[in-house]
Amino acid sequence: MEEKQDVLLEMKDLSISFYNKTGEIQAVRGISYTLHKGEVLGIVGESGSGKSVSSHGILRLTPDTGKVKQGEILFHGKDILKMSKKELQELRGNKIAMIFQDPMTSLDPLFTVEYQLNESLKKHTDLDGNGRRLRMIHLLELVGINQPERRLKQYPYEFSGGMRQRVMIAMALSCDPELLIADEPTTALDVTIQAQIVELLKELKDKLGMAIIFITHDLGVVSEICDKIIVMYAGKIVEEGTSRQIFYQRCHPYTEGLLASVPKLDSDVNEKLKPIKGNPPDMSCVKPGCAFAPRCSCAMQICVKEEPPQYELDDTHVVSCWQTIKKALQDA
Ligand SMILES: Nc1ncnc2c1ncn2[C@@H]1O[C@H](COP(=O)(O)OP(=O)(O)OP(=O)(O)O)[C@@H](O)[C@H]1O
Repeated sequence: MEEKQDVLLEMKDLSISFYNKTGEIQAVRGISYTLHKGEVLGIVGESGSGKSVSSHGILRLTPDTGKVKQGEILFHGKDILKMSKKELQELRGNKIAMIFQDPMTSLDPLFTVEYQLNESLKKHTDLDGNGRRLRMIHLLELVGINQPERRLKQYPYEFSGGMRQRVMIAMALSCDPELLIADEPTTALDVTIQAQIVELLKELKDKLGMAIIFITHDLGVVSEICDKIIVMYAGKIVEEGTSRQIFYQRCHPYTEGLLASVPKLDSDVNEKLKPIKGNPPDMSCVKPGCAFAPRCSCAMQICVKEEPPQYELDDTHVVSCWQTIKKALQDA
């Protein structure tokens, strides 16, 4: 049974749009999910599916051209979208931290790692100078950076891409967050380093017990670390399930397509990857029906006419696809 007190974050029917001269871009269209304490949630989908916009919404980082049209984002039951500036400040960096694809967007090239970590600790903790120094050393050790005392004196450019991402993670952990949002944290890195960063996040999750939202376009990357996975397409959740369900019992043709388009760890090097044919829809003129229908090899007449509902295959597995619903009803 799900304990209410174990729920950390609840996204309820969130919709976010952008507005420009030509009209409305419906980036996020009514998404809902629940994240429990210490849980790792993967959000996957092609570029433009709304992964970042929905997740940045958690920290109210929607750009000025965007607007939250509807929905709630409850953190410990309190709606982030209604929080005061002060409450929001307390939340950002103290309870929820975020890391990005390119660590240089968050690290200042002009200052040493020590300076930047120290500033972050001054802001988020009551530690004195000595306490902060010990904490900085501990944080670098925690993220697997050797010789932390020497490394603290260095500038970001003196670190490799993977090491910079580790520094970013250390910075994000400086305030002991309950939730870490990792937006494509491994995309800019080569495959071996990617695996090391995922492994590090997994270790940190086990050691520190924080929840993680891991955003990626690569389903292969999240297989190891996620408890559950949300697959997004055209601003909606098209399939949600445990990691096992998404990898071994996936139902949505889009999830199938995503998996076929990424290399698997155990696949033959000669095995051909199959990219999904066609392009994601233009979100400034959303058509009726299932947004994936024009690219779907299983599309039926109803798919282009009516939007499929969220169908619960079981407690943890939900899919939004007419073909799957038809099959499930036939099997019932
Ligand atoms: N500042 C913005 N102004 C206008 N449209 C935007 C803006 N930011 C995002 N969008 C649009 O919102 C939609 C969702 O974008 P989002 O960045 O969330 O996708 P994503 O799945 O995270 O893709 P990526 O992996 O490329 O970041 C896209 O259609 C995108 O063009």
